[in-house]
Amino acid sequence: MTHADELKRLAGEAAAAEVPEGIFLGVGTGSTVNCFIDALVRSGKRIRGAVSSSEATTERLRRYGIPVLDATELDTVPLYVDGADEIDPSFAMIKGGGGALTREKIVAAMAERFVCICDERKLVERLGRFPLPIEVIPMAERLVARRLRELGGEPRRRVGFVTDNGNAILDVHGLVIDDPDALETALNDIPGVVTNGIFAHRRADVLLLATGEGVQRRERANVTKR
Ligand SMILES: O=C[C@H](O)[C@H](O)[C@H](O)COP(=O)(O)O
Repeated sequence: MTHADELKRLAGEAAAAEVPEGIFLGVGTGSTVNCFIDALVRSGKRIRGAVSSSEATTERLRRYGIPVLDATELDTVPLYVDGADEIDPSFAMIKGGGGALTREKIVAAMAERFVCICDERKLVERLGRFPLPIEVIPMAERLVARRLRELGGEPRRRVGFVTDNGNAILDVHGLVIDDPDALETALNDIPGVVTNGIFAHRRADVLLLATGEGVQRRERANVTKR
């Protein structure tokens, strides 16, 4: 197991310890979340059901016999656990490295509490080193790419990739993200953008940060939710 894998495993276990028995749980996507699902199963805790953020997560949950509900069956979930590609000190994030950003944003918005799990390399002072994923309706790809270049970004289409919703991903390099809230809104305003990977309107509430010295638990001070 590599050092990075070990940190993911630690973060997953710390998150599993935060899950109360018998709840409906929102479950994110990615390799860190996979470690969380595995740890949850190992813990023997039973949950009532999961709302999943991707086909990949649904498949893993079902393989373990965890019931997966459609998001339309519930108004809210008490807890959502997900990873991130970058997180800043205000707990705004970039997500979507695995292309699941739209469904992740929906389940995150349904959640009363968002626990983000990641390793220390993903904690950054300012978002934007990781190319920002944007899910785009295919017919708008050229239009959206032009608008992104006007904003100073360099969009690159994720080759050979289609989202669970049947759309394309543009990974945008070089954007300056000084104001994550404003940029999240501005990007979503471009016709054809389904959503973008900035999670500032709905930030994480808790960060479980896996480090070489163990897992740090940090709570976000002031709550800004939409
Ligand atoms: O679309 C994917 C998600 O936003 C993931 O949560 C994110 O990319 C982090 O994934 P990983 O835990 O594999 O680094």
